[in-house]
Amino acid sequence: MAVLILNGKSAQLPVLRQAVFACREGGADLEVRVTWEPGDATRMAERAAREGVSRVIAGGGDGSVHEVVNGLMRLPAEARPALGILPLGSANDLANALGLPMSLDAALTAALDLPPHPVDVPRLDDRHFLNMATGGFGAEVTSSTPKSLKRLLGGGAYSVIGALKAWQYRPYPGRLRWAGGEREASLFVLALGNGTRSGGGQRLTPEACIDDGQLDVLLVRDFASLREMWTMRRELQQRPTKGAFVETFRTPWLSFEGRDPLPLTLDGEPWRRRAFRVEVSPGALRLAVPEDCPLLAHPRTGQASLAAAS
Ligand SMILES: Nc1ncnc2c1ncn2[C@@H]1O[C@H](COP(=O)(O)OP(=O)(O)OP(=O)(O)O)[C@@H](O)[C@H]1O
Repeated sequence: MAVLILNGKSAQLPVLRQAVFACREGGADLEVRVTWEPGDATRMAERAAREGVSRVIAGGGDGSVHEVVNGLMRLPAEARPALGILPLGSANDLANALGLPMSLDAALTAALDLPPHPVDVPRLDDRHFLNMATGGFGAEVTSSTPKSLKRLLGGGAYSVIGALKAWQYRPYPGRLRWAGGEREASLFVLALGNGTRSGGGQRLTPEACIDDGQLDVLLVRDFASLREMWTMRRELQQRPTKGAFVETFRTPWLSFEGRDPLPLTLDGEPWRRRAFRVEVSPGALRLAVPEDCPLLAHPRTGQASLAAAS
C-alpha cells in the first residue's frame, strides 16, 4: 500500500481528487492523509512507516518533503518505505531538479510507480534534510519572505527581496571545519547541497549529486566594498575552488562554530544555530526518481541498497 501525505493547503484541489481517483481506478492501493499544521507530515510519515506501508508520498512543496523525510528517518534504515514526491509547492526546488513531471496526473503516477533509488540524507545536528541547507544572507531572505508572497510571486519573490536586503546584510564570522580543511571565515552565504537548487530555482550547487555520499559546498565570504562585491559576483559565475570570495568543494561532513546564531534554511524551512555539524548518511532513503534523473552520480538500479545507512 502507498500513503499520500498531503499538505492541507492543497487538499481540496479538484484536479488532485481526480488524479487520486484515476490512480485507484487504475489499480493503485493509495490512501490519502491530510495535514492540518506544521509537524503533522513528520508524525504521519513515521506512523505510516511503522504500519509497514511500502511507499510514502510527500504531497506538497520542499517543506513537506522535508517533514516526511524527518518522519521516515526515525525508523531504522531497513524499515523505511520508499519515498515518492508529488510536487504541489510554490518552488518545488528538489522535484524540479530531480526531473519529476510537474503535471498532476503524471506526477502522481510517477510518485507511485517509479522504481526507487538509494539517495543520501544529510543531517544537521538532529534534523535531516534532503535538498539543501543554506546559511547567512540567503537564509535570512528565505525565512523572512512571507509564504503568501512566495506563492504569489513564485520564485521571483526571493530575488526581489534579496536585492533589497543586499544593502543591509551583516556577515557571520565563525570557524568552519570539513574533511580535509578548516578555516576562519566571515560568512556571507553558505550552501550545503545534496540537490542543486534552492530559494526558488537558484542553482547554488549545480554539480551536486544526491547519491554520491557528499555535500557540495558553496562558501561565499564577506565583502567590504562595491568593488569587492563585483569580484564576488564574477567569482560566483566562475565557481572557483578557491577564489578571493568564493570557494567550492565536496565533503561528507562539515561543522561551523560562530559568534552569533546563524540564520539557516533546511529544505527552505527556517532554522537558527550558533554552532552545528552536518553529516551525510549515504543511501539512507529510497527515492522514486526518473530514469534520466540529472541528480544521480550512479546509474539507477531499481534495487535499493541501504549500505552504510544508519
Ligand atoms: N494544513 C496546513 N496549513 C498550513 N501550513 C501547513 C499545513 N500543513 C503543513 N503545513 C506547513 O506548510 C509549510 C510549507 O509547505 P510546503 O513546502 O508544502 O509548501 P510551499 O512552501 O509552498 O513549497 P516550497 O517550499 O516548494 O516553496 C511546511 O512547513 C508545513 O509544515
